Amino acid sequence: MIELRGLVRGYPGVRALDGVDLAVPTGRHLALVGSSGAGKTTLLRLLLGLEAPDAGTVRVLDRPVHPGPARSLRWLRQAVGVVAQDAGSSLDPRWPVGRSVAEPLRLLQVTGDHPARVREVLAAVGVDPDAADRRPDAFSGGQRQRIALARALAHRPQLLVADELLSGADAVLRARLLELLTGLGTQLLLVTHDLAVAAALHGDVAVLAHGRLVEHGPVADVLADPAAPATRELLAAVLRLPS
Ligand SMILES: Nc1ncnc2c1ncn2[C@@H]1O[C@H](COP(=O)(O)OP(=O)(O)OP(=O)(O)O)[C@@H](O)[C@H]1O
Repeated sequence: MIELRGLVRGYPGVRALDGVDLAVPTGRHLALVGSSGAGKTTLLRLLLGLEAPDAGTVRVLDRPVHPGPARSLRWLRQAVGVVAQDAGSSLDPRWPVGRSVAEPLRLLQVTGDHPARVREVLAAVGVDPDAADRRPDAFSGGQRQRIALARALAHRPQLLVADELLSGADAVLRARLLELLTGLGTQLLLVTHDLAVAAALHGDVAVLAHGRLVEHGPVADVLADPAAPATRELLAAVLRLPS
């Protein structure tokens, strides 16, 4: 599904990514974990063709990804749904939420009954479809997150990429969202600093530290026997938290 080779991306004074190789097979969930500043969001930006690497290559579904005009990346937008960091506030406050959820269908020129699909996908994420004509401020923060999730899923992407979707949620909401996400039948790539989220995905985990991939493998194996100091630190952070 995804193949990253030798990815390097620097900003003034920092190497956000420092030679990352990562292959993600089709159908296998991936949690991309690392502490703040490890390079997770930078990796997503390269993966989505929002920025070019200084060196290395990005391939998705066996096609090279290069930043470019929207038209040249339409295939990638079709394949990958994205929930950005701080998803709830990314909804246009002036628009009824149903219009926001329908927007990717319009932009990607998806055929079919858009209003029906909006209702269907809102219901799938646990939001009342009859509320589609309300604006975002009529919803709670958790509901807005779900609406942003519905927007990312509306066009039925093969892969859903979400950056810290669960980090603002309390434990109960996080558990519900995780159940929802894993029940979608869509491959997931979740960025998180929480190894407990990674464990709940039952897929692979990739650990970034200082722009390098320091660990990658099935989450059960990594948690049972973490090799990298960065993984052990993240694991200790989970264990310190009250359950
Ligand atoms: N546009 C930018 N300009 C300058 N520096 C940047 C830029 N984007 C990221 N960086 C730097 O690159 C490094 C990696 O940042 P990145 O946002 O990828 O980390 P992250 O793992 O997603 O962190 P967080 O969990 O805090 O979101 C950090 O040192 C950050 O300050």
